Amino acid sequence: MIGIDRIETFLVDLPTIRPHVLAMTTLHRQTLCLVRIHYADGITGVGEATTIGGLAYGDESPEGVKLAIDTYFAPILLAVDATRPAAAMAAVARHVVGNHFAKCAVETALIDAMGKRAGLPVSELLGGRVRETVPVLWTLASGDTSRDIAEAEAMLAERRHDTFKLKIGKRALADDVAHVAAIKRALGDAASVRVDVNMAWDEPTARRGIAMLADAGCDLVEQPINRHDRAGMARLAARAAIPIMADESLHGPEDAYDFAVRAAADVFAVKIEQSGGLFAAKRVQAIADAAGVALYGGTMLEAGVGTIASAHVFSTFPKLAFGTELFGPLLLTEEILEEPLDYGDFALRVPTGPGLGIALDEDRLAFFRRDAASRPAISLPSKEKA
Ligand SMILES: O=C(O)C[C@H]1C=CC(=O)O1
Ligand SMILES: [Mn+2]
Repeated sequence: MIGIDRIETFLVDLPTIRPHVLAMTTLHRQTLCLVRIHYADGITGVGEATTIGGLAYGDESPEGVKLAIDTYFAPILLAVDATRPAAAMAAVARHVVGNHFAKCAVETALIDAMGKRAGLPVSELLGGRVRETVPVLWTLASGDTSRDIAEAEAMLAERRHDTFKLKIGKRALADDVAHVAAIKRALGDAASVRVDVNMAWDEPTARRGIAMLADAGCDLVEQPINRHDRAGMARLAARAAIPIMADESLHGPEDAYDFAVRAAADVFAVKIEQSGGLFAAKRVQAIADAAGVALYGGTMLEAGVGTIASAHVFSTFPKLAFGTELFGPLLLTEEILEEPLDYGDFALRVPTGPGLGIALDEDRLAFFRRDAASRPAISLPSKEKA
């Protein structure tokens, strides 16, 4: 058995290229909790847990993930055969009830290490990829209609994105619908326009809003109402002329099963962190496929590590009707990978190297980690993006 020498967790704060306005919070930066598992054979696996707006979006924060891993996960992992991700995560699950984001970060690191040791990409350890790239949309969330249109036109011209998700729910319904309609009118058939309400509406508002959005040419409505209101989601999905997607409601296979039984969504946003890991995300996919629910690859706006772990998972989905939103690294001013992820032609390429197929930029991490004792004297140039 190859033992673990050391488990390292640290927080990294990275600015966003512009404010990212969601119904529940406005992001100006992202905080990642990175996990590195250093094995005795010299192999290191890496994983990421990133949340949106600290605790504004879900039940875990990056600081909480770090504490959970340092205090509770690490002693368990040090006592098991951590070259076997499924067995190691089963041991963790016996002692840790929830903490899906922390579990995802740790499982990612275990599988990355396994892939590096076996010489296989993570996608192959999950059964094998069915595509080399995954489609990637962009979220227009500057809070300003004309700025959003200019942003979308630039993305289309660059052939970076041709599908746009608009964050709504903060303003009055009529204003939100006018915003969506103006963007759809400006972009026309060249682009698919969708919305994410992030739970901001009650059911009557959602009923009216979805009908108005369908008339405005919107293709999909994501999580219109509270994540706990499954009966409401089922009623909305039954009436809507356009597909309804569940996001915040889905915290793993059990939720996916219940949603499928209730016909409470037409589409599932699969997120590796919310699901509780890469294998849990695969189980959500299997339930969706069996139930005839369409799939979409979601993000918690992770940086390069979590984004590429998600891409490996989504590359194994035989059906991915609504593409993905794996644009997280493009929303950040700073790159933390030695080689940036390969975006182009409206898609993200899934690496072919062992494990996740990425390498961290140590200088940049040393600079941006929250606990850096003294930051390097040189100021690193910011990468220009978007
Ligand atoms: O989907 C969410 O709710 C969260 C996130 C994903 C993309 C984005 O812009 O925000
Ligand atoms: Mn969402």
